[in-house]
Amino acid sequence: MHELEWDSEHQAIFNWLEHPDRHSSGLICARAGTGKTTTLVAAYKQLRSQGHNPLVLTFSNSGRDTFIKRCRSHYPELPPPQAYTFDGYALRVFAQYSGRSRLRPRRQRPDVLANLIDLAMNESIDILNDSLSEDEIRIARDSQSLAMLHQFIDDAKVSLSFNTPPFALWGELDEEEDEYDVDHALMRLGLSRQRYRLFKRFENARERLEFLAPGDAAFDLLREPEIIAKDLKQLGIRWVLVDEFHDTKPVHEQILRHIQAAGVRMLAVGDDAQDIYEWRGLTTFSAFKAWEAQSAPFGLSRSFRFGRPLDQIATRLIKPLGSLIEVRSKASHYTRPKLRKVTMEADTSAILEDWQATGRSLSECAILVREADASKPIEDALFKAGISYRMEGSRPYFLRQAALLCQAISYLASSKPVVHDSSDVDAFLALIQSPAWEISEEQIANFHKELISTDHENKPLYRLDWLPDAYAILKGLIPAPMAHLAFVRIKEEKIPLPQRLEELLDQLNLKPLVALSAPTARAAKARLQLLKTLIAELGKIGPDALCKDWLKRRQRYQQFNKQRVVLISVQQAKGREWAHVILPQLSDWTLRDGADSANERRHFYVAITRAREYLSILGNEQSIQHSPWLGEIGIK
Ligand SMILES: Nc1ncnc2c1ncn2[C@@H]1O[C@H](COP(=O)(O)OP(=O)(O)OP(=O)(O)O)[C@@H](O)[C@H]1O
Repeated sequence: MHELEWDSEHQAIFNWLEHPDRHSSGLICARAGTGKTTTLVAAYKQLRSQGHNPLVLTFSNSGRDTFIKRCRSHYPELPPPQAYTFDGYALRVFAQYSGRSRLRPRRQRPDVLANLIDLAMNESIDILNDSLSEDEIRIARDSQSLAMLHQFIDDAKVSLSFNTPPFALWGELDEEEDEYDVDHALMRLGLSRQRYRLFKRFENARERLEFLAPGDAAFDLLREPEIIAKDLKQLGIRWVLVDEFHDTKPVHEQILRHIQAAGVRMLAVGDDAQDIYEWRGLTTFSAFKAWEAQSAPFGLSRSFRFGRPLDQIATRLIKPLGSLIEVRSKASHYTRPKLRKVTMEADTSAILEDWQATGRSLSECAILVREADASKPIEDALFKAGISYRMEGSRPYFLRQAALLCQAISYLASSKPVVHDSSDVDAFLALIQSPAWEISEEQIANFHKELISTDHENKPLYRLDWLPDAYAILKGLIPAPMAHLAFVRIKEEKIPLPQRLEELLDQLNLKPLVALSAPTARAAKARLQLLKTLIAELGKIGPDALCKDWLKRRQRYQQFNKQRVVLISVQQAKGREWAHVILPQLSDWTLRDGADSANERRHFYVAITRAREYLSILGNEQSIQHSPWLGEIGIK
């Protein structure tokens, strides 16, 4: 671990911690790599030496882990910090004071949230009714309409996401360009344009509200604010340190207000250009704005992570967001981004081989993808080139839900279930969650218990011997006509396998299962696309060959190898850094001005600022042409 340098900006923060003025909170708003987390860790050390026991709150699990790791590496002598995500903190408080220690499943929303969502729906109904002409039928404001609306949103979300590939991005529908496709899609759904707009409005309202309570625990804590004060008093907490402040949502902000009301001071760090959660509808909320007036302002102006010219490029990139703070780095440091024109955008093997040839380790490199569910082409290219990789923040594609469903279908279609490894258990459990079976939550939980137990270290133990019975039970659960369709049909040779599989997808209701488990509409679309690709692959090479191929991939993936390149989504890469960052698949980015361009700028800013020494961007002729920002910001 290198020596840390402190300058006058840091000193101002440390002085304030020692002699806080009238402000009960301090805010550090600074750009990527300027040492926000590192400074917060140093603040933790200082407060400990002043006899305090600060509470550390973050937005994500990876944020919390990074804080703890940095603390351990810079100040090994200190006891581990009490660091939690907001949800984790809420759970701890509940466990301590009301005996509740588990998150309620998201599907069972707390009453308050469900009421809020219905309230927003009702408001949307009013807006729609007001905009209708005299002769159009108005929607009633009753529970039946609400239930219908929820169903309508879910159906339309799935249907639009899957059936209309021309929609490049959910929520980024270019009505002018896609005129024909929109009409076609709407016709299929039986919707008028006005209803489509209504749908978008409802969808937005619902997503925004759901996002206010991303985990039910933090939301529930707001209903019992007195236990926050009780907890802080019991632990003797006088300071709270907040990392990733730009990700703070209204529900978290309210928790911080309660913490403040209990007489606790706060130091928060964040970068308002890294707020990449706009897609959840939170366009108007900025934690910085909410706290600016009452807090002592601090800044950190130089990036310790990267150097020229990446700092200037990053500044040009975020300038249109209206922020005045520039990205600057130390003059001695050099980080040059390189745009590589390739024919295969997903193939990173040549770059990685060059990197290894210079004697550097693969583990110093990261491949960043725009959406985790779009990683398959990159994984395929790495597998083909025999390069080891580690997917961080999610599973490799052949272990994700869509692949597990395909795997289960393959086994169901064969006369004898083939037991390979533990992924078969996951495949079975993924499939029984389809609404087609009508298996109750309790039955699913029982299957789960039957198939997976835990050892003394809480590690999962898979019962493979039970699996053939599990598939037999599943076959038994299928209503007779469906059994015929599903399993007789799949073996029926007259109809081509791809067509039989397509039908099976519908009969087993798998598209909604995949789409509705995704956290966002954009992720739903990527997941459905993955399912579609895998089903096409299954149709082409057949169940046996596919299962064998995936088994090989699983075995290779599980072989322990320290020298592995990291494959990670931009969201998961926040707060992290690597010597060499590779952004393949330029076509997955929408680097031009349009409906959602501010959000895309923020994502791209987060992605490029993860690099310490090298940044490589892979694009083909077409995607480079479609990305005018690259030239504008100076990436060549
Ligand atoms: N005071 C310092 N002296 C030397 N190196 C530092 C200092 N502060 C940070 N660094 C180094 O700079 C890099 C970035 O630091 P850090 O992750 O804390 O920045 P950040 O502002 O939190 O980044 P991000 O916005 O991307 O989360 C790390 O490698 C860290 O070790």
